[in-house]
Amino acid sequence: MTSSTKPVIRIATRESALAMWQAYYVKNKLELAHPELTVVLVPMTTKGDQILDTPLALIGGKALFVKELEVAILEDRADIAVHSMKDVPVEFPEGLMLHTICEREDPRDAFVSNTYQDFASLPNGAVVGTSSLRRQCQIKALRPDLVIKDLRGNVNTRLRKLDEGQYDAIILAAAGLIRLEMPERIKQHLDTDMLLPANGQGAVGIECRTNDPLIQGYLATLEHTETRIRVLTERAMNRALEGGCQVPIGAYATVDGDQVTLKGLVGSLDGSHIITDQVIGATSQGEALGTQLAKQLLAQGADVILKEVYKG
Ligand SMILES: NCc1[nH]cc(CCC(=O)O)c1CC(=O)O
Repeated sequence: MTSSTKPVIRIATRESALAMWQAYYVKNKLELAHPELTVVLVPMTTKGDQILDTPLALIGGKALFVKELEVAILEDRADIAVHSMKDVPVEFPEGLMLHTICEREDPRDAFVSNTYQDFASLPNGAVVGTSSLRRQCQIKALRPDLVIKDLRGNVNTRLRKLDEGQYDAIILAAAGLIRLEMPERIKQHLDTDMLLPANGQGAVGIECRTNDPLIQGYLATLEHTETRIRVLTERAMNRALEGGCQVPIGAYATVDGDQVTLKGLVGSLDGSHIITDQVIGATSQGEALGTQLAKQLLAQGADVILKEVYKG
């Protein structure tokens, strides 16, 4: 927060269309709730945006998309950062915290193709684009005949690569396509029981300085309690699995009254071994449930699968 007469909040954001959309979403909500506020965007390019030709797992993973934003906040060039919760690492640097979790958009994955109406119509040997190990292992388990081909870049880049004919279909988060006003690109929403989403998928989170009560007071209006319970429950499972950057792990929680149901999945990259399980408990115990489900998955062989993945 700068010391002018009119309070200003600066949002550090990546320059991708989706990141900018999410930053504007937070700006608009803040300005609507607090008319005295001015909210400005501080766009920046991260390492993750620059290195597009190497699989994420080899260059340090998701942290590359948030580090520059965090440094900007710590150096007081910005006050908050808006993230896709899916991309937020489990640990935060000293002095920063995840303060706010906003209402979740559609958490499902989407089937996108210019040729095929749905996943089931894909012919033998069709080429499916994704760089997500989570999507890869589940697709291979459903259809071992399909060929998974790496697909990096932001949402628009991925769509362009599909349109150029490099893939028969690609899988993207529905939330990104909906936010970027391209819902018509979604040929089929993949049910969460068919393709378990990533922890936090579809939710936006806001990071700020730990010792910044003024900013935190403004942010409170964007908080969505049910989304927080769901996302923190999912993240607790990933944390307990030590699911670092790029992992074949799905985690998806739903809330019904004061009960939360968490489904978890760990799979080998070729889809030959998929371990799934679920836990149900009180919403007040979400993070403990996440830890418990991780233990159950590890006991059923997830430990062997993950060791293999990290080795490779
Ligand atoms: N990994 C990149 C990323 N981070 C967040 C989204 C989509 C929006 C969201 O999940 O909130 C995407 C694109 C995708 O997975 O298709």
